[in-house]
Amino acid sequence: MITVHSVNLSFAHNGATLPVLRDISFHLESEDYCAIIGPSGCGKTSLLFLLAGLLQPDSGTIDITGSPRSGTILQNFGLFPWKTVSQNIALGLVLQKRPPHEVRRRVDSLLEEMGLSGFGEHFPGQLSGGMQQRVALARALAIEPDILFMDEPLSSLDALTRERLQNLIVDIRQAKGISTVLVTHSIEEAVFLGRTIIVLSGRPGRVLQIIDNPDADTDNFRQSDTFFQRCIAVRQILAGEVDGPHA
Ligand SMILES: Nc1ncnc2c1ncn2[C@@H]1O[C@H](COP(=O)(O)OP(=O)(O)OP(=O)(O)O)[C@@H](O)[C@H]1O
Repeated sequence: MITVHSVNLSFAHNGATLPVLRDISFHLESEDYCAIIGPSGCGKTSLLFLLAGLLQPDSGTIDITGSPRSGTILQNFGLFPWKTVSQNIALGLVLQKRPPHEVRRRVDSLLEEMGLSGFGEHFPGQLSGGMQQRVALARALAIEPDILFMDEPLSSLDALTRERLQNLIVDIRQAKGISTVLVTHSIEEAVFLGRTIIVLSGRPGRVLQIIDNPDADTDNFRQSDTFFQRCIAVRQILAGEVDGPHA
C-alpha cells in the first residue's frame, strides 16, 4: 500500500529553482496496477523515482506499508552492454550474495520464462529491442519483487512487439501477484496496463485526475468498447478538455 500526501519536488538548475511536481497526493492498494501519464517533462520519471525511494521530496510524505522488495526498469532498458544476458539477469541476485547454484537456477528459469533460452551467453547489443526489454524484465523479476517500477519500458519498440510485451507484463503480474507502477507516454498503454491511471498536468506536474480502470487485465479488454472509451477520456483530460477534481 502506497500513500503519497502533498508531495512537492523541485530541482536546482543554473542557480534557479525548477518546480517539477506540485501537491501530489494519491493512494495505491497493494497489488494495484498504476499507470502514470502526462506530457513530456511533467515529472513522471521524478515521481517514479520518489516512489522507488531514489529521490526525496522537498515536502510532503510517501508512506509505503511493510518493506516491499522492489524491482526497477529504467528508460532504455538500463542493461550493462559488457555483461552477457545471463550476467545481466543475475545482477540483483549476485548483489544479494545468493549462492551460485541458486543464481544459475533462477537465471535459467527466467531465460526460459522470457523466451530467451539459448541467448544467455549473448551480449545485449546482439539482441533485438524486444529481447533486450525481456532481459530487463527478467533482471527486475530475478529478485522476486513485490512491486515493480517501470519507466517507459516499452517506448522504443514496434507496435506488435510492444503489445506482446504488454501481454507478458499482464501474465507475469497475475501469476506472481506483483504490484506495478508504470510511467508511459502512451494513452493506450496506460489504459491497458493501469487499473489506477494517474493523469498529470504539464510541469510542474499536478494530478489532473485519478481514473479507476477496473477492467485492466480482463480478457479481451483491448478489443472492448470500454477500452476505447477510457482512451478517449484520458485523451480529453490530457488535452485540457475536461477539468479533473484537482485541476
Ligand atoms: N536531476 C535533475 N536535475 C535538474 N533537473 C532535472 C533533473 N531530473 C529531471 N529534471 C528536470 O525535471 C523535469 C521533469 O523531468 P522528468 O524526467 O521527471 O519528466 P518526465 O515527465 O519523465 O519527462 P519525459 O516524459 O520527457 O521522460 C524536466 O524539466 C527535467 O529537465
